Amino acid sequence: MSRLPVRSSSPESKPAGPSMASTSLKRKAIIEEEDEDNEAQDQPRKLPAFGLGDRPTKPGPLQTSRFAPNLTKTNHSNSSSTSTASSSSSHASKTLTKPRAPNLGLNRSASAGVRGTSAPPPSTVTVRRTTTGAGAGAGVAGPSRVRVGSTATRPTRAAAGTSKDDPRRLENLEARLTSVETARLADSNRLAGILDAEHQKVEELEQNQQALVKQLATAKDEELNRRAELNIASDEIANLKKQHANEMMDMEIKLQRQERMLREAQEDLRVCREDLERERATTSTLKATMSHQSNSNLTLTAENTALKARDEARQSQMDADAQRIAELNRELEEERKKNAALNWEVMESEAVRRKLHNMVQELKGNIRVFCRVRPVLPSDLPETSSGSSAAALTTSTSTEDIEKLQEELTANMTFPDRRDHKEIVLRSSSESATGQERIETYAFSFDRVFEPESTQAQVFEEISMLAQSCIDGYNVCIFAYGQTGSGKSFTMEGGLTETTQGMIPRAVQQVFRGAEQLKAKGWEYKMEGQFLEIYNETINDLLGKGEFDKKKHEIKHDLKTGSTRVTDITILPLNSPSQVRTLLASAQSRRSVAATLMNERSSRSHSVFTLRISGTNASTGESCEGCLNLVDLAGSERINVSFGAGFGTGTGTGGSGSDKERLRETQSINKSLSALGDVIAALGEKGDKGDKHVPYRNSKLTYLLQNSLSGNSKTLMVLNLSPLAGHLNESLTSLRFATKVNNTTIGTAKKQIRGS
Ligand SMILES: Nc1ncnc2c1ncn2[C@@H]1O[C@H](COP(=O)(O)OP(=O)(O)OP(=O)(O)O)[C@@H](O)[C@H]1O
Repeated sequence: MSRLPVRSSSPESKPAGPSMASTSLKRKAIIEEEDEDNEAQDQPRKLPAFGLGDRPTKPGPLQTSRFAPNLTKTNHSNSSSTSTASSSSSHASKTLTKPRAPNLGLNRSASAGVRGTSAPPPSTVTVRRTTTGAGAGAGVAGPSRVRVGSTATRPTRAAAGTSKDDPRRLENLEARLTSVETARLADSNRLAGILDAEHQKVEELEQNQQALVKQLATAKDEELNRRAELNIASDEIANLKKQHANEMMDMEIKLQRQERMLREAQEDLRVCREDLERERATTSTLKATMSHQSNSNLTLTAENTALKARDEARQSQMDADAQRIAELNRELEEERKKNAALNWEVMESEAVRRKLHNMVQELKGNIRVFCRVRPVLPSDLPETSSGSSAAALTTSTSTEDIEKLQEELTANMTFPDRRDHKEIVLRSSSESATGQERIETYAFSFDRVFEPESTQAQVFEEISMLAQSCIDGYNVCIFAYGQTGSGKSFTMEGGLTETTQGMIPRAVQQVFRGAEQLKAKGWEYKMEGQFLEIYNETINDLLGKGEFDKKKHEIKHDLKTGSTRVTDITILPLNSPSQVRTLLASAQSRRSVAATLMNERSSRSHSVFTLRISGTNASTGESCEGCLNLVDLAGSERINVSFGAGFGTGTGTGGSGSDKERLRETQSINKSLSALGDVIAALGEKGDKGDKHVPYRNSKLTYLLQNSLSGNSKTLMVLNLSPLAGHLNESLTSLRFATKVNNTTIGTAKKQIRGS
């Protein structure tokens, strides 16, 4: 910001010293006087009245008055005149710079009749002389003249009053007049001197005035210049003030900002101090830790050195390993190629395996029979005489006694074929008419005979091949045949534990396992299940929710695909083997509910579990459909009709007689089981001759299993036998029935496969 110096030319800012102030005041006074004098000069000049009327305007040289010395002298002689003269002298000396023409009142107009000074006008003097010469009468005659002055009127009255004093008075008057005249002359002289001095002064003053006018003009110019400079300076000052105000505002804002920053900085500082305190605390902790660490570091350094040595050794080992890995990778690649070739071979061999498997099955026969004898159960033991239960008997009786008792109860059954387990021999003793003991031996041979000690797993081992056939696209039918309580349900469904579970859950697991294994060969399988019962020739859905024996289900066969469907039956998709257990449990509970209405329903009806399998192979374009039927037949003891051509005549324990419902049950069971025998017999005959009619439609059971019993299928009958001697006859009947079935050939099974 530029700061210009303030001009000292300003009248306000100019330092006013006493000499300068007095000088300016004098100049001002002079200028005012000059102005007045100028005005006076412009006006008609007032000349001093000399009281002489016709006296010229400019007085001539005046005579020195006898009173003139008194004008310059101090007041020594006459106090009154001296004081007057000294006062006027001192006044004159003081006011010489401002001379003023004495107003004598003697101008032309004044001389006409007005007295301007103490000198009496000449006309008046003349009048007085006239009045004096003319006497009192003349004075009375001119009253106007008498009124001119008081001095004139008084003699008039005196004349009128005292005429003796008139000459003296006249003399006095003349003396007075003379003195007045003298005084007047002295005044005139004095005034003339003063006038001259004044004229000189006026001239000096005029010169001074001109000089002062010039100075004034110069001063005015200067003043104007200074005013202009002042204006510029004031503009600059205004601009500077404005700029200053802006700067001040900026500074204010900056100051506020800096204050804010300062506050923030102070806050930061406080936080930093706190941080610092914390850091100090941390540092001290760290220092302690560091000292500890340095100790550890020394230890670690030593360890590190050792580790480095070990690391180098390992590095060299790793290099060797890397070379080895590279070699192995090469080998692996070669193995992969070999593996791919082997996979191809496996696929080829899988096809061969299927072919061979089927051939084996064919060699074994498309209808095969297994015989399984259940063990003697505690429930088989007779009740004690006191009526206690068999369980009570077992707890109260010794093991030896129990074994002895069991032996007595058990029928004479032997299993001579210890290698292939294909034979069962029953012996019965009877008394002849002569009273001799007659022992009859009945030997039977089947595909496999399972002794009472056989486990579920051993039984399934033989069946699992059929489950595999089902995956390969064959229809498989496994049914359990035997009298009530012989162990059909145990064989098919089994218990709840892993070891006791029956053929149905095991077959499903097998199917899932096989399907999983075949995934690697490009096969994808879909599985679904249904579970129904045939009771009194009526189909009931064991997975449904409707009331038993109410809904009408019909059996439909598709001759093209060889598949069988039951209308309105529940079909559940099966995604895991565990689902089958749930499915069986729900069916069992449903049957139990029905059993409350009618006793022992399960033993009086056929239950059929069907597992449908459909598979596709995306790589080969093949697809196949298989069906696994697991049938738990009703108790066979009610068969009282002949089975086929010469099959055993059952003892017909089922003739429960009076009960109509029981009779109806018995008849329907007999009918269906007889129909099954007839179908199998017909199939056997058809195999020989090829044109035998197969009576599938004679029962719901045979009609349902038509596609699983025909030449395109693989059938397995599990003959369940009771071990009890009391059931020997029933067992023999069953064995004869099973033998007939076993001897039947129903043609060659066909794989239901569709190429793309
Ligand atoms: N192999 C076996 N091992 C142990 N217990 C068995 C065996 N077979 C059957 N049982 C038992 O024998 C009893 C009768 O078996 P199951 O109910 O299976 O006979 P069933 O022929 O199905 O009779 P039903 O025709 O009345 O249904 C059951 O308690 C069962 O647990």
